[in-house]
Amino acid sequence: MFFHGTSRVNDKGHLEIGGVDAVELAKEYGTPLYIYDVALIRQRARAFKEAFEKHGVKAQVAYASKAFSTMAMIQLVEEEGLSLDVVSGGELYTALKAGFPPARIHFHGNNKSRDELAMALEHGVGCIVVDNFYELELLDDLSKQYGVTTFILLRVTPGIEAHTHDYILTGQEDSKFGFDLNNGQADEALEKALASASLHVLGLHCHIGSQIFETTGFVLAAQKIFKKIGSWKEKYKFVPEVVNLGGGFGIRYTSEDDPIPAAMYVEQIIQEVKKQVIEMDITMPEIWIEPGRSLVGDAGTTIYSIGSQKEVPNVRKYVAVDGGMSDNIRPALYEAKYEAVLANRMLDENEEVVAIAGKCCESGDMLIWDLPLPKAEAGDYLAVFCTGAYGYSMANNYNRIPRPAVVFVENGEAQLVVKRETYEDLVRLDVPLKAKVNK
Ligand SMILES: Cc1ncc(COP(=O)(O)O)c(C=O)c1O
Ligand SMILES: N[C@@H](CCCC[NH3+])C(=O)O
Repeated sequence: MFFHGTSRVNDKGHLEIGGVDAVELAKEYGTPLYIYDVALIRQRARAFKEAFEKHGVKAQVAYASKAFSTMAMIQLVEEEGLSLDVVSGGELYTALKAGFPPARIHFHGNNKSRDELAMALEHGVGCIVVDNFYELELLDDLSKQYGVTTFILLRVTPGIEAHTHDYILTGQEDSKFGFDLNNGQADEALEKALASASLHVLGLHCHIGSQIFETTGFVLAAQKIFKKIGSWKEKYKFVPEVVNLGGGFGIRYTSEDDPIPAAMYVEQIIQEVKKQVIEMDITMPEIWIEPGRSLVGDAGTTIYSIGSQKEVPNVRKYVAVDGGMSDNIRPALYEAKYEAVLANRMLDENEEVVAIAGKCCESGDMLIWDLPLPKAEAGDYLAVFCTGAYGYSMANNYNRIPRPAVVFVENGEAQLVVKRETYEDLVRLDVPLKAKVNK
């Protein structure tokens, strides 16, 4: 077991995060409860920014808000001076509501609607990452209608197979995202975009996947993109001002994971880009990246209350918690692995290996299959580490389970940043049948 960020064991033998007793938080706000270590988010953000500054490279680090989008998080991103990647009208709305400067927002997505694009143009979103020909035409049309010049990146798929789960791969040719870099699509997209008086092509974007532990994929992607840029210099007299190499930097969910520090990813990317820039004899573009998971993943911890237990003799013991796939769908979706502890009995010795079950009506609703734990009792608190990315953001109301609250902790203080959903919230949008008229 290892601790992330400011997490530690306090005098009471409880888990403490950000100087606040996690057990006290669970009592005050109820469970399940997501707790975010704000100091760790700041540290992760600064590590990326400082890595670029160290190399004197102009860069933008955009937080991929799909990992965890709430107004408080967006405000924190603004405080840390990052840019923001949004992928839907809803994420854009959240960012605008939080007062994030539109000029530092990058708008992604493989099927943005006309309304979503119009919303972006109306609010002066800084950059639209164009994914496909349909969107290119739509955006050209809308930009004319609004009488604006829209700054765009073209998203390309470089044909890279990153080593990660199949469902979170995105850079391979057979993908729903982006213009294929190798079969002429990207060239055609650039030609069309350059021909538009309303679009200004800043450059290219690619994102090869998520939870990646090596730098090879990023280096290969940079090589492929710059080769293409080299050919475009001659063919279209086009040199990009920006190259965005996406996100996907892996984090440590369990002791078996061995991620690379942010600085090392950045260093390898910069080294390759500098090499390519010399080879292609072009000016150095701005380098943009858009990490999500690596900024918030290990800063999040979920606290659950333990309830029922079931022994299957000679097989395993199931220990059930008051959440599950409704607040963390990743184990069910990707067979994702997590580590956990009893937050209220951190000093007790582990005595058995148990399986942590969720409370949803699905056999697949298992959070952890083999977890060493002290003998747990109903009312104990289980803390699952590293749930900060794609936990709350993929939470759902399956079985009509209300979504948990979210608390930020820093320097001994806690702040509720998302309230727990209530049963009333669950039926708020329901429209009951009209009363039957007696015949
Ligand atoms: C286009 C794009 N950018 C950034 C990200 C963020 O990825 P991660 O959270 O793995 O850093 C994603 C998600 O995989 C993405 O699809
Ligand atoms: N949601 C995924 C990653 C996909 C990110 C979006 N491209 C996860 O939990 O790992």
